[in-house]
Amino acid sequence: MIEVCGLSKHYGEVLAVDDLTFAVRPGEVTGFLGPNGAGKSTTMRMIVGLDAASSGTATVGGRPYAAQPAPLKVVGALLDPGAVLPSRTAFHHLLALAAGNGISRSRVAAVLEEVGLEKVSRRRAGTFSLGMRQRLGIAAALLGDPPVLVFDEPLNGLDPEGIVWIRSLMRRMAAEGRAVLMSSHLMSEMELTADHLIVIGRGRLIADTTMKDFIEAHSEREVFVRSPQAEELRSMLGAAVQVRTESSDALVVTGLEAAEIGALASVSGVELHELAPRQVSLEKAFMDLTRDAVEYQSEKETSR
Ligand SMILES: Nc1ncnc2c1ncn2[C@@H]1O[C@H](COP(=O)(O)OP(=O)(O)OP(=O)(O)O)[C@@H](O)[C@H]1O
Repeated sequence: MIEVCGLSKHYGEVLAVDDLTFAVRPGEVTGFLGPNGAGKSTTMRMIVGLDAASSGTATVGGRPYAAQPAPLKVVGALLDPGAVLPSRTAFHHLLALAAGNGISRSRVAAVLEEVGLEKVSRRRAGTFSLGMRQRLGIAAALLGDPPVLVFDEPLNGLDPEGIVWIRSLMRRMAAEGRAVLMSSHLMSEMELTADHLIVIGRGRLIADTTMKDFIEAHSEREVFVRSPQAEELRSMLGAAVQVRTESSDALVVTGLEAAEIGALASVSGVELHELAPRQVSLEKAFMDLTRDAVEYQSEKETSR
């Protein structure tokens, strides 16, 4: 379990993390979301002792990272996949980490296999692609078989097969009872991977909730309707209901349940070809919630 309590970080004038309090529980993947510059990496760096907090605490298993006798056995982290000596082979990079933490040589071979790098383990890390470096970083995080995992943007540079692999790895790690904290800007993947969400903006906590509740609470439900009499249906729905025309025979309705639209169509003799409640995406819910916390935005942003 990770416990963050009143955590803040100043970089000179910049308040990168502002009084954050949250917990990352075992048995779940917790998605860590926020616009660019929100403070996600800084928070993760403080959890694993790479940055000192200006105030507040971050503990793993009840202790700060610096007080862990064998840190890799308590928390595994992928924060900066570039942090590898380019002249070292993948095998020797992991072996050096293992030696400092009382981890066996056979475990090095096992994690190389787990991340699919066993065939290139004798190649120098400097020759690795971004995706391969990412896999090597994940191998390092898994090395001590820790109960807590922290992954900052693990999907960066991965191909579609790699992205699916990360999803199943994260799910498996959580199913084994580990606490997994993962940041990503890929909302569609986050939606498939995370059980719980911590959302921050400008260093402050915006939401700490389950994925399901987050989506339900931060977006209106829509119903997709296809009808050869779409215009007729539209005029019947009235002004209190929001209706968007998607095409000549399709409407998207907000403010009524599918059953209510079906009943209305039925009594009016309007023919329906499709009537489907739409699951609103995490992406839309996230963008609606964090609109005011976005620091870096294109002037030509299209509103959707
Ligand atoms: N070493 C540093 N020195 C000065 N400012 C920093 C430093 N590291 C981060 N910051 C600032 O702290 C804020 C939070 O940055 P951070 O990298 O934690 O955000 P993030 O949520 O991880 O962003 P992204 O999604 O773009 O990776 C930003 O304003 C950033 O410029």
